[in-house]
Amino acid sequence: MAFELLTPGEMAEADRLTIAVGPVDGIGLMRRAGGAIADLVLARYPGARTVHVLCGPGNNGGDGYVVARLLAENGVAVGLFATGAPREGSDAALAAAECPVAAAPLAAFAPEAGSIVIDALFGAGLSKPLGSEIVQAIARTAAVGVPVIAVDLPSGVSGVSGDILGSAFQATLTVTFARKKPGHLLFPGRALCGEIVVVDIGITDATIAATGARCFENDPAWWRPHFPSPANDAHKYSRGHVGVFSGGPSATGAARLSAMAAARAGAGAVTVLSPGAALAANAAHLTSIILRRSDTLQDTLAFLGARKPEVLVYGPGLGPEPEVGRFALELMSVADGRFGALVLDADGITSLSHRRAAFFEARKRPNAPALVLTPHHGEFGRLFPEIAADASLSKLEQARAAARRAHAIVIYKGPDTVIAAPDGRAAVNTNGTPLLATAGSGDVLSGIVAALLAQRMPAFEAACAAVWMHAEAARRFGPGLIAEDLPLALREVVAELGR
Ligand SMILES: NC(=O)C1=CN([C@@H]2O[C@H](COP(=O)(O)OP(=O)(O)OC[C@H]3O[C@@H](n4cnc5c(N)ncnc54)[C@H](OP(=O)(O)O)[C@@H]3O)[C@@H](O)[C@H]2O)[C@@H](O)CC1
Ligand SMILES: Nc1ncnc2c1ncn2[C@@H]1O[C@H](COP(=O)(O)OP(=O)(O)O)[C@@H](O)[C@H]1O
Ligand SMILES: [K+]
Repeated sequence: MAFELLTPGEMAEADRLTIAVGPVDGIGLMRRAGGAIADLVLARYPGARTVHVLCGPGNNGGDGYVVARLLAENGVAVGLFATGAPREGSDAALAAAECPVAAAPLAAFAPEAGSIVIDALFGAGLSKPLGSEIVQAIARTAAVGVPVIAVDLPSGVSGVSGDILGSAFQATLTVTFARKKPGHLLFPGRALCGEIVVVDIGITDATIAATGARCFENDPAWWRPHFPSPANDAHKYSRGHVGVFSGGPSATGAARLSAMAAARAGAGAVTVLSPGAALAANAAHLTSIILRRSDTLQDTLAFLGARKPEVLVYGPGLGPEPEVGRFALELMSVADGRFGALVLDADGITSLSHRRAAFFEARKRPNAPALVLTPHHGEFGRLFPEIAADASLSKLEQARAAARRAHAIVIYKGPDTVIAAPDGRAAVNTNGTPLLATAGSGDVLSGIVAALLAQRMPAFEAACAAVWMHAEAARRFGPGLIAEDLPLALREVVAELGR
């Protein structure tokens, strides 16, 4: 599977293992990397008047010297600019020695219309904010607006977090090696990469596996084998039953969005658990969805005993009051096999921020239900303030830390939604669309997650699938999308996945 994301540390390990096994050595890998980039440049920019290659002091610069040599050998007019000579004895120094083009100082670099820029300043080794000489080179490039081809990463983008260290190139094309890195997929780095091409430089799948990488780009290819489809002898309850808690009379829509999404995502039965005061409002809008009164924990226990739902959704439209959090804790404490999993969303998360210690304690109990948390940025910060405040952690690492802390699957939502499991697995979603930035779309996501869990999809895979399906449905519906459209738009996506 080629969906692993390698941190720069894991990539360096893959590099080391590959060289240790042989036959290729460090300079051999560098020649392959530079060769792949030169081929792409020649194929994509056959009419480029001049190619300006900018080389840094490390191996990223080494790749640049290889590109410069190969382009010059192919008759391209190459201008080479370097921040300084590579370290003596390094692979980059070998590559520089093989390059027939003389390097000028970076200060002399002046991009011109019709040229293209190869950014080989920093890649995986970026360790501090860019200096002013490089910031100025980036500004000069942006001012002229020439295409930039980034080697491995646009210089200035952290491969670990996607953060910008001072400034960064806006690349047209980013060419990376073996696998993508988290910084290619996490914002703001993702927006600076342009098109991303991954080239094979001979690092094998077994070597990638040996690095222990546990992060993935979210893709149906690796969770589709777990995607549920109903057995021929299924009945509605065996397909999976989801219960969704509704808010009061003026806040019932969120639960219905979640419930409709659960039904469209394949739950055989969905029940909305409504306060008595909101029964009339819910009844006026529900047809195939079952409606049941639930004002107290006793009412809920009676429902659990009688109807044995697999999964409960708690949060959409409930309000942020502390008693909402108290009820969430009670639900977890009475679970004990009465239901399998809880999806905590929206106000279910916010309300628990008043009872964080009790919540984390409850999560340690052996009979606690499986839990999926679906916070957006604000909700994440309320439930996990220390993790959110730790600027040394990327969004990916924050989601993983939260998953470990809460013994839960965490879906940390946003343009680059991260899904993390307590065992360290994590995925970054890449089919998101700003069309999803519409009120109620998060409620729909909670229903999809619940439906897949209710159909016995393993929790991490279910969360990844739900996030992908949610975005895919939005893309297919297109502009004009409102949350009400999403459940029906799921139909086509479910049909294709279930085939
Ligand atoms: N792994 C593989 O399989 C393969 C890897 N390959 C290539 O190697 C690249 C990684 O190489 P790399 O480790 O040498 O790091 P790189 O990005 O060149 O930077 C390190 C140098 O920059 C310096 N430096 C850092 N930040 C700075 C700043 N802000 N301002 C100024 N200086 C700064 C840093 O200094 P230091 O932190 O040591 O003080 C060090 O001198 C990778 O991206 C890919 O292109 C390919 O050849 C194919 C095989
Ligand atoms: N710019 C964006 N690109 C991709 N996905 C987005 C973007 N903005 C929001 N989303 C997605 O839309 C959903 C919004 O959820 P949420 O903020 O909980 O909304 P609500 O509370 O209105 O239901 C999440 O799944 C989030 O990942
Ligand atoms: K670069």
